Amino acid sequence: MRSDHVLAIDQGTTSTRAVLFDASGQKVAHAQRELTQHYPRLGWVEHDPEEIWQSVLATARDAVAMSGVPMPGIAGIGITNQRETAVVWDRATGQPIHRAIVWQDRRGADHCARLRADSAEPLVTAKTGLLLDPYFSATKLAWILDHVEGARERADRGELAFGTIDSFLLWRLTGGAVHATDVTNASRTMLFDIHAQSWDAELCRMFDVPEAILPDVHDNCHIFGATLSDLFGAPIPVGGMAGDQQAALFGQGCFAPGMVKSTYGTGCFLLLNTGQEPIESHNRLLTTPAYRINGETSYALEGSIFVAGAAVKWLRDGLGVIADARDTDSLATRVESSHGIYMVPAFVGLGAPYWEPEARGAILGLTLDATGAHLARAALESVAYQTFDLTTAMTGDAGRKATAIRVDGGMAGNDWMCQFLADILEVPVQRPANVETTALGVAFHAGLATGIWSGIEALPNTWARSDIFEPRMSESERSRLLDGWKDAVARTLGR
Ligand SMILES: Nc1ncnc2c1ncn2[C@@H]1O[C@H](COP(=O)(O)OP(=O)(O)O)[C@@H](O)[C@H]1O
Ligand SMILES: O=P(O)(O)OC[C@H](O)CO
Repeated sequence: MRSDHVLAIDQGTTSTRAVLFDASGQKVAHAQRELTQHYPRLGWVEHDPEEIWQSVLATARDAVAMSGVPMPGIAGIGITNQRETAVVWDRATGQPIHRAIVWQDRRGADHCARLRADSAEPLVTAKTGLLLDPYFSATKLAWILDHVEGARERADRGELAFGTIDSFLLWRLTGGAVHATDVTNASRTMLFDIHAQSWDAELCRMFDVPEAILPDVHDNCHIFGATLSDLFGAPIPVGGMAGDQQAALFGQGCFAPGMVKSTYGTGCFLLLNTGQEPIESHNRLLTTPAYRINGETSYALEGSIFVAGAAVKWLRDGLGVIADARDTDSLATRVESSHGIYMVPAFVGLGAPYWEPEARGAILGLTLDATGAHLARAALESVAYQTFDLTTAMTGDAGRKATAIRVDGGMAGNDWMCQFLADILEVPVQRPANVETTALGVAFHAGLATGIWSGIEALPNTWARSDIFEPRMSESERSRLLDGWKDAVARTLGR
C-alpha cells in the first residue's frame, strides 16, 4: 500500500491535537485533548509532562482510528509544540525530575535581571537573536538544576536529559533511543548560536548549563527516528519537528521574504519571513530561524505577545463572564464600543516590544454601567492593539509595511476580532479555510522528509478557500482608539 498520509502532533499550551492529513494537504481526521494548567505560585506556570505524553498518545491513536486509514498508509509523523517550555528527565527511566516549566513562567526574571546588570544582554542577543527574558528556556533549565535535589550533580554525570516538548516527546516515542530537537526549537533556548547553528559553550557557561544535557540539533525535515512498534502497531518514522510558530509560518505558505503570519492561540506570535539572512531588530523584536531544509536556513523576525486567547480564557475561567470562548464574538457585536474600557493583558508580564516581565494586567476606564460584553470586547480589542505594536516595530525593521497578514490559531475563528484587526492594522487580514496551519506546517516537514512531496514547490496549495477582512474604519476613529491604547499601556507600566 502507498504511504501518503502524515500524522501531525500539535502539542500546544492549552491542548494537544493530532491531525491526519492526506497528500493534498486536506485534513482527514482530528482529535484534541485539553491540558491542565498548574499555577503553583504567582507568575509560575507548569505542565505535567506525563499528562502531555498521555494526551499525545491518546489523540494520535484517536485520529488514526477515526480516519480509518490503515497503519501502512501513514508515511510519517511530524511534531510541533509550544516552544521554550523546559523538561528535564532521567535518561535511565525516562521520568521527568520536575514538572515542565512553561514558556509563560516568569520565575527566571531575577536571573535575567542579574545577567542584564552584568551587561550580558548584547552578547546574548548577538548570538541568539533573542532578548534576555525569562520567556526563553535557559533560566527555566537552570532553575530546575538548582532546585531539584541532586540534579546538578546528576546532570554533570550525564544522567539527565533536557529538552523542549518536541524533544521529550521524541524521546518517549522512540523509547529513549533518540535525544534530538530541531533548529527552531533549539533557537528558543537562549543557549543556541543561530549564526554558527550550534550550542554555544559561552552561553552554557553563562547560564551554568552542562552541554551534555542538551539534545542533538537537526533540520526541520529530517528522519529523527522511528516510533516503538507497540505504540501504534507498527514503527512510524518521525520526519518533521518544528516550534509551533515556525510551523504555522510554513503551513501558511509564507515561503517568500516579506510574507507575514500571525497566530492567535494562548499568545499571539507574528512572524515575517526575512529570507536567508538573519535581520537584526532595532525595535526589540526577535531574530529566529524559520526553517532549515537540506542545511539551508530561512530566517524570520518575530514579535511575541504572551496573552491573546489567554485573556478570553480568563474571562471564561477566571471571571465567568462567558461560558465559551466563541461567545466573545456575539458579545462584542452586541455593544457599540468598549465604552472607553482598555484591557492591558499583562497577566504574565508584557512581551514584544515592551519586554517587561514584572508588569501585571490592568483594566482601565471602568464605569458602573460597564457590562461583561464591554469587557469581552475590550479583551478582543487588546489583542488587535498588541498586534499593532508588533507590526509598527516590524515595519521599522523591515523598512516597509506588510501588504497583508495571514492569521490562524483558535482565536482567528473569531470574525469580529479579524475585522477589528484589519481596521486597526489597516491591512487586509487573510484567514485560510483550515486554521490548523501549525499542524499542516509540520505535516509538510514530515512529508518532505518521507518523500510524499519532493520539495517546497511541490507542496499542495491549501489557500483555495479563505476569508479576507478588508480595513474599513475611518482614520480618525482608528487614531482615537490607538491613542487610548498607548495611554493605557503607559499607565500600566507606570510611565
Ligand atoms: N472564537 C474564539 N474567540 C476568541 N477566542 C477564542 C476563540 N476560540 C478559541 N479562542 C481562544 O484561543 C485559545 C485556543 O487557541 P489554540 O490555538 O488552541 O491555543 P494553544 O495552541 O495556545 O493551546 C484559547 O485561549 C481560547 O480562549
Ligand atoms: O501554544 P501556543 O500556540 O500559544 O504557542 C506558544 C508559543 O510557542 C510560545 O512561544
